Amino acid sequence: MATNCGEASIVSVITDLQSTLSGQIVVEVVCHNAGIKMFMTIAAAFAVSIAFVVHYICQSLFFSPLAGIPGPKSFALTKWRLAFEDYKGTRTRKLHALHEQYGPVVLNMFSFSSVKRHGDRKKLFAHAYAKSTILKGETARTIETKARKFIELLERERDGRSIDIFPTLHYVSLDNITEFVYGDAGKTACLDSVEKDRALRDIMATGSRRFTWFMVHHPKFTTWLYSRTGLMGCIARRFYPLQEPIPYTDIKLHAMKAFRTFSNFSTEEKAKQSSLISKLWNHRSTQKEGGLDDLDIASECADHLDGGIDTTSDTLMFAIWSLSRPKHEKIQQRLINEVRNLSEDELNTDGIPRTEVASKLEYVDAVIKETLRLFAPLPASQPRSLPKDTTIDGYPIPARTVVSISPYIQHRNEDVFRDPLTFDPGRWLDPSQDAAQMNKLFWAFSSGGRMCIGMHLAMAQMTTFLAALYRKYTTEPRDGFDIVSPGITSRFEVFYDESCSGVREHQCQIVFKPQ
Ligand code: HEM
Repeated sequence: MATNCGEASIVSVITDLQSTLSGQIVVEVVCHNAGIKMFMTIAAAFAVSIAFVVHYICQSLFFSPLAGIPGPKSFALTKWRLAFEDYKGTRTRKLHALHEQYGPVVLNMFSFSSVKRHGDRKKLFAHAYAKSTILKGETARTIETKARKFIELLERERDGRSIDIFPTLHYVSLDNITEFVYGDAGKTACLDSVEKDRALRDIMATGSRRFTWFMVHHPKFTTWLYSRTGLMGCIARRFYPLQEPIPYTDIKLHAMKAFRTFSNFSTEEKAKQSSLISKLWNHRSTQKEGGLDDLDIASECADHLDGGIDTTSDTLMFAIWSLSRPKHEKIQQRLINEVRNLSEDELNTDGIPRTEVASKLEYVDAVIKETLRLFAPLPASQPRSLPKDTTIDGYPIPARTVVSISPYIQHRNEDVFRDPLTFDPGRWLDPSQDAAQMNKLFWAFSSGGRMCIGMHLAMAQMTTFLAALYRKYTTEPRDGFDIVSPGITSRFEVFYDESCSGVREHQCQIVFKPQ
């Protein structure tokens, strides 16, 4: 957690104080008359309730250790105020507005439980995700192959000259990540038009936002509702916040199947694999004391599969869409100039820029960074807490308080990012701008112990992909997609370019013209 955030960082302090009445009120009334007795009982109960409410309000607003942190009183009083923003899908934008009004540290009342991963576990696969491993090894070849296959798919499946890049970029990320995580045991072939692998029915569904809200704010009730069977199940189904298709069901099934396939491989077959699952298999409890059991391995792999699908494909979609807009023609041209300048020996035998080379392309890197700044695929609050008391921007924060930082808000800080709503990759290369401060606020991959482990893999995929694509094509938006923004779902919210007149969730039609 960033405990000493400095003046530029923007932190929402989120707490779930349980106010309790410390005193005990004893009401002793002697009544001869039953009516008076009843009246006195009600009056006493009323007085206790009022005392409780007054105590709660005073505790929250004046005596809580967090009472000095600025923010609207309604947000400090109850977690349901922020939950209401979640319900409307406006949480991040509301927090952004509050930070603009109240400054870099703002108080909310809310409790968010998050999965705690152990540093030791992360070390087990740190080598597989290291930049040097990814840029030089087999993973780089896989990434280049997928870029080539996307170009082949474009030639094959374009309707006229355009294609919806929302699903097709998901094919790229799915094929890349399944091969990385499962190798032969579970690699998909969406780019080869294998329909059964195009498990997107559940990714395309947009109904998950309401379900996520219920799972976060009413976890016990939601779990109870979904566990009903028989007649109760039929009745409960009417109240489910999520109707079919349930997002990511197909992906989870794929993960289970791939795990089973791998575990049934012979020892020789397993030894031939270089996928993530094969690396984790070496840490199995049967081989090492205190090692991983099957469930650990299966769920770890499924998590990495999940982490590597929407993130890279959504970022690539916003990058291509931004580059395609007529007002960004010069930006696209500058990128094309850079990638067309590559020499023959910087390409692989298929004519695709080698991953190691693409990762060093300055402007391609700046385009991706700028896309991640404005359209981070995980833009909302990312929660953190510390076991001991700390201080953030001068405000004392008690141990175990949940604080959160949101890339969406960090990345729109106009003190650091000049003209923050403008898509301007050049800012990252402009010596007149404060690169150190911009990098400090850049939080698309988060930071610290819970930072994205797939960052180098994602960057390698995205740089190679854009370099390969813009060596062959120019792009422009189709069907009004210049003024209508594509939208993505992240937790409770839809994210898009707010300067556009509308949004089409999970859709982005782009025209590809051969150069
Ligand atoms: C543009 C691409 C990506 C972005 C912007 C991104 C962003 C993030 C962020 C912000 C987190 C931290 C979440 C938190 O703090 O709670 C995270 C965690 C994680 N990401 Fe990524 N990610 C990307 C691609 C990938 C890829 C390709 C993988 C492949 C496996 C991946 C795997 C993970 C995993 C396993 C974690 C959990 C790490 C931990 O808990 O220690 N990500 N990612």
